[in-house]
Parts: sequence; structure tokens; C-alpha cells
Amino acid sequence: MELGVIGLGRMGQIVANRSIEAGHDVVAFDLSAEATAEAAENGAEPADSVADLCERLDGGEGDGKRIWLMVPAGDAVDATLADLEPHLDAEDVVVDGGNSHFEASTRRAAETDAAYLDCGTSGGPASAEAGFSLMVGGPEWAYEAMVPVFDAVATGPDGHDRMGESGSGHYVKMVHNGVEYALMQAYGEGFELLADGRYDLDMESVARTWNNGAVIRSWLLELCEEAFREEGSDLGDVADRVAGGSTGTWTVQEALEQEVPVPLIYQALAERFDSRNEGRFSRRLANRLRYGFGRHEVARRDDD
Ligand SMILES: NC(=O)C1=CN([C@@H]2O[C@H](COP(=O)(O)OP(=O)(O)OC[C@H]3O[C@@H](n4cnc5c(N)ncnc54)[C@H](O)[C@@H]3O)[C@@H](O)[C@H]2O)C=CC1
Ligand SMILES: O=C(CO)[C@H](O)[C@H](O)COP(=O)(O)O
Repeated sequence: MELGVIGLGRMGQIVANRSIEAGHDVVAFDLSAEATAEAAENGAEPADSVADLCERLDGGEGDGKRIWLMVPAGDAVDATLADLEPHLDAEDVVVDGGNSHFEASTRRAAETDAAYLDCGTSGGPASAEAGFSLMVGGPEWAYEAMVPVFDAVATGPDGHDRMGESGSGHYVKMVHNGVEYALMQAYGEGFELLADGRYDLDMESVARTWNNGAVIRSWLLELCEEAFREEGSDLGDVADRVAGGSTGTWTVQEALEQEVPVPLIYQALAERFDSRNEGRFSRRLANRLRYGFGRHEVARRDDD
């Protein structure tokens, strides 16, 4: 199959490479000429604009164009679609493999002339060798048309499926990320207790032992083991600030709207936000209020 890949960063290069390795012909474009050149070195046909990419995709007889977007979620997706739109018609398929909000995906699906697949992609750059897990939403015929590429980009035929109508792929990926936050928080709390607790423990050894047969073994726990091996049992100079947060926020917003309790996911998100705050106002006020009602001593900033 001929596939256009737009957005050739950490994830898009993998989409292009795995497709090429499976025998597909890839035409590649990124705003960064270096990223496009990297894809070309790996066997893709470089394009110098979205219009050029569309011209190079002949689509075969009646097949239509097949295009995979792997640009940052948000404005970049809309900007790319605006450039694509004059070149798209009803037999074309556009896949958005990024972390777009599911409502943005349903809007885009309604606005474009092409069939639009929202594709939640899990595994990250670490899955370049093994392939991704792909959660796809959108028209069934378009999903079926893309199966040869999904087989290549995912771990294999079991690594992708159509979740349902438009939006459902990114909806499932959004919830996946909420679960990811909660799991990270649970492992973090367990290791924190072990690190601050009664025994002098080697965290890499704990993680390795858990990863071999324990109920709580997982890929995230393997990444914990790797982190302790590479950074040390006390995580060395790794800072206690955690970035990201948009997909977890969307999960919590949706849970509130659906009135589904997700206290663990919310707590993990709140901890992440808290990690970016030094000298939290609420804690300072609580400190001062204890003086107000109980004449308890107020700890001052330079007491530390
Ligand atoms: N990195 C990760 O672990 C994962 C990322 N994702 C999602 O995949 C998408 C891509 O992520 P990454 O590859 O990590 O980002 P990245 O920042 O490594 O790459 C994005 C690429 O898109 C290019 N780009 C931006 N705007 C463009 C435009 N208008 N036209 C053409 N190219 C454009 C940039 O030059 C860059 O090369 C995002 O939506 C991200 O949330 C999903 C799962 C995992
Ligand atoms: O989708 C992913 C993993 O599944 C991406 O790594 C995403 O960036 C993670 O979310 P956040 O940036 O909020 O930590």
C-alpha cells in the first residue's frame, strides 16, 4: 500500500519505518526538513509540503489516498487538515494517530470530505521494535482499508482493533492514559514507602523480583526497574516535578460529566499538578489557621 505520513517526530518515524519494513511505500513530510530527510534515509519518499505529498500519492486505481498524521495534538492537526482538505475526497482515508481529544476528532471527522479514523496509539518510542497498540474509531470500511498498515505499525493483528464509531478510538486512549496515571501513582507510592520505610532496600532488586511472577508485574514496573538501574536506588538527581497532564485532565473531566467516580485517576492527576507547586498556598494557610484556632506554633519559611 502507499501511505503518506505527516509528522515525523519520535512517533511518526516509527510509523514510517514499520510501514516500510512491512513492504509499504511511504511518502513522508514534516515541517522540519531534517525530520523529512531522516525518513528518506530510512526508505521513505520525501515530500516538501502537504500538497506535494498528496501529488506523490497516486492512490492506485480507485483506492484513494491513505494518510497518517502523527503531529502534536491540537492546532497542528487542524492546520495539517486545512492543508490537506483541497486534496481530499470521499475515497481517501486520514488517520490521526496522536493524542487528540475525542471531541476534536468527531468534529474533524464531520468536517472533512475523507473518511477520518481517530487512532489512539500506545507504547511510545520504546515500542519501535515491538510495535504499538492501536485503538481505532471511525468508519468500518476505512478501518478495513487500513488493516495492512495497522498490522505493520501495531504489534500485529492483535495489536489493533476498531473500537467503534468516530471518536471512540481517542476516547479509549484518553481513558488508557488515565489508567496510566493511576498505575504510575500506585507504583510511586509503593516505592516511596519502601524507600522511606524500615528496611534498607535495593529498589532495582525489588522491582526485578516483582517483575518475575508477582501479581503486580507489568511494563510500567519494568520501566521502574530500568529507572532504578539507570538512576540508582534513590533516583539520584531526578527532580520531583512531573510534566504532562492534558490527557489525565480530559479523563477526569469526562468522568465528572458521566458521573463515574474515578478517585484514583483524579488523585494521580492532582499529585502531578502538586509536583509543580512549591510552597503551596493551601498548606501555608493550613499552617497559619492552626495558630488561629489552637495557638499552635506557625512554622515560618526560614525555619527549614
Ligand atoms: N511520545 C509518546 O510517547 C507518544 C506520543 N503520542 C502522540 O503522538 C503525537 C506525536 O508525538 P511525538 O512524535 O512524540 O511528537 P514529536 O514532538 O516528537 O513530533 C512531532 C512532529 O510533528 C512535526 N509537526 C508539527 N506540526 C506539523 C505540521 N503542521 N505539519 C507537519 N509536521 C508537523 C514536528 O516537526 C515534529 O517532527 C502527539 O499527539 C502525541 O501526543 C501518542 C502516544 C505516545
Ligand atoms: O500517550 C502517551 C503515553 O501513553 C504519551 O506519552 C503522553 O504524552 C502521556 O501523557 P502525559 O504527557 O500527560 O504524561
